[in-house]
Amino acid sequence: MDCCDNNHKDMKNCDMKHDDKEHMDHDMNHNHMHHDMSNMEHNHEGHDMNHMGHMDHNMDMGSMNHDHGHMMMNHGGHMMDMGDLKKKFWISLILTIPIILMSPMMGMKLPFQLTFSGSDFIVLILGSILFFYCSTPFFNGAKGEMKNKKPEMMSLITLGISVAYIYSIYAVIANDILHVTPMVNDFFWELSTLIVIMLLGHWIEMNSVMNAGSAINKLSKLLPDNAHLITDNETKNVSTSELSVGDSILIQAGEKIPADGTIYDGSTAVNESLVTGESRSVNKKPSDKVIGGSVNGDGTIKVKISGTGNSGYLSKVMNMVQEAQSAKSKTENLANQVASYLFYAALVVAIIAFVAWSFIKGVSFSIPVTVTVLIIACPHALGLAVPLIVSRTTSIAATNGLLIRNKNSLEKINDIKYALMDKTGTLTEGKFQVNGYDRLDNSYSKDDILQIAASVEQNSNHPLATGIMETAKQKELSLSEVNNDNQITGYGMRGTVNNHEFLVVSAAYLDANNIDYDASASKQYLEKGNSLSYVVENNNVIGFVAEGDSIKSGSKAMIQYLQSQGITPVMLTGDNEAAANKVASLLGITEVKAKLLPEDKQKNVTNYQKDGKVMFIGDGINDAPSLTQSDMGIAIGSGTDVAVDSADVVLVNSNPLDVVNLVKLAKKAHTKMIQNLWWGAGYNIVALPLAAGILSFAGIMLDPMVGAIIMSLSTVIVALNALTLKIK
Ligand SMILES: Nc1ncnc2c1ncn2[C@@H]1O[C@H](COP(=O)(O)OP(=O)(O)OP(=O)(O)O)[C@@H](O)[C@H]1O
Ligand SMILES: [Cu+]
Ligand SMILES: [Mg+2]
Repeated sequence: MDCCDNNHKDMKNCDMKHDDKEHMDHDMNHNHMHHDMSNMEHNHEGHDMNHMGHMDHNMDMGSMNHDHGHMMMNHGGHMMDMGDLKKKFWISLILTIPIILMSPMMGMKLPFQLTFSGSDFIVLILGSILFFYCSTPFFNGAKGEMKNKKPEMMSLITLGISVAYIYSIYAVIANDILHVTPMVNDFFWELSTLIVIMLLGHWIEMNSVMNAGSAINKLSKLLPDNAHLITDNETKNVSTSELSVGDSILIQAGEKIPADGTIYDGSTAVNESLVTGESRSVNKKPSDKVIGGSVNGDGTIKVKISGTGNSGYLSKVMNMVQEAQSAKSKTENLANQVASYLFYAALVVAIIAFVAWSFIKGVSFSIPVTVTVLIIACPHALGLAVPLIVSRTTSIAATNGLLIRNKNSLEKINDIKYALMDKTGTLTEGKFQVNGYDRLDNSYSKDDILQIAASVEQNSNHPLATGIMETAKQKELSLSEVNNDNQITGYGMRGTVNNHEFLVVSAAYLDANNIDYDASASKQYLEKGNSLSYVVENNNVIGFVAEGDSIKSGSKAMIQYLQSQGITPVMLTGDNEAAANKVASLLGITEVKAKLLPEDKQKNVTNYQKDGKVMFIGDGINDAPSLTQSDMGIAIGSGTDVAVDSADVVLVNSNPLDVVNLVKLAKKAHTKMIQNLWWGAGYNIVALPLAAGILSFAGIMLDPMVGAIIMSLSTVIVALNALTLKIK
């Protein structure tokens, strides 16, 4: 034995003194030791990946409560306590040191040996504490897997370390009780280092998963702790959680806004960048909405609360992100499918390797190989490949005002061929100015026409209506009372004013109802791209109002970007051709369909879908059918009412460049998903055979140390790849 105590390069000289059998054993040991080391490490990672794999099933950010100082992570159907992991890691690390010093079979030469009589028993005791106490996270994980009838990494690792432990017990009995010669190797050295590395890797990986989804957690910290509640005539300091809908609060300059609401006194500029990603500060005046979590500028305002706690914008966004993350996308299901097969593949390869190597080189060689195979076939990288990307994508998107409700739609991004889009409020500001109006019937004055139109439209929130009412106010025309007014979808508004029923409708309506009219007076406005509304009284057109909208600054860039990505933009609008063509020519859109009713738009979506996948961009109100019909429905400028359930993605801000950000993010996420799937699956395709000793003829047995480190890398790379996903 002493010759083998010299540094291991003397190992080869051992055979002079020992018979071949012995030598064989030593060699075995040597290899086995290295081998095992890697197994140890493989195990480690494998575990984490599995847990992660599991976690993507149940990984909801919400379940990570921070009670008594450490993170609870829900995975594999049972709560994994991060604090417990940390504790067990340190304990196993401390216990491993004496094992390394005392264990008679070392992979590497240590400066001195502490083997003395009985040291084996101390190693046995320490090893048993490591096995029975420190490895409980893995046993629980395996239990969870068995309960879900989905044996995965935890089961493999539990199997692996149990085999190593039981064999080590046998070794101690054989060596120290039965005194068989030659010595049988125990695996306490490998077992303990393996457990230490697995606990550490587990801890690292769970952290990286948390970081991947942590962007969304930042939102929950945006609300201030307290607010100034206004009661009858004094304001008192209360905690934000005491606020309820309907309360009035005072917000001083520079303070964080504690809840969603509407300003009823004062005006200011608000910075909403942390909440919706809107980088410019937004001017707010009475009747404008403010969002909880945004930062008030230099004005003092009084706000009537419309949403707090769970009804506020921030919590709606967080719930939406959680739903999006927990839903299974088909790529995720595919990855999980392959991951579950990996368990059986590893088992089969392990059995084959065990049997084969037992014949070729004896059990003390085949055991380590078997343990290595069991550990290295880690589906974790695969199980994590997609969920991490998804959780990262949805959470950074949400903090930039892109609310991804249905992530499946994002996965189609590379197949989108057409971008069908609404005009008003999407490509144009949706803020109309009246550029002209006149009567067509001499029994009315010019201002009568404006006054009647404004009275009919006073309850409509259509941008055209708002434009008319604003001008009427500027002209100080008082509005008459209107009753049984209602929207004629896609055409205009109807209402009764002074016992006369009036319509304010588009030319499309007049054509559809064979109402003829003199278009000469309004032609000049039509040519300039104005939207024309005609005022009609019992089928007689008595006047018109011409309104112009302005194109959004980001529209042109969006159109150019889409075209650069091979996506054809198509404008669908209910407005007249002239207005539509004017905007289209300014933006470089070649395909335009005008005078459409909402159902006509939906028919267009269906038509284009025959030719390729269709993205639809519109306001979430009257474009709902088209948003639902399209392959990727994007609601733009929805503000805080994010519950646009007809859309796959809700853009809170009304900035067309957010569409560009969304497409870029979707493409990047898709690329990273593919990369991660290769890191996960590709890794196993190489690692499994290598661990089984396929290249042993070339002298390449997967050195356990190296193997374990690669295993860690494969997992960490998948996690880092997700973490480096950026929105800009
Ligand atoms: N309240 C209203 N007052 C006046 N005209 C209206 C009103 N509502 C609709 N219209 C007329 O009907 C047309 C279609 O209305 P709507 O905005 O619903 O369609 P759209 O497809 O969303 O149009 P856009 O592409 O401009 O958004 C408008 O262009 C306008 O001429
Ligand atoms: Cu794994
Ligand atoms: Mg519209």
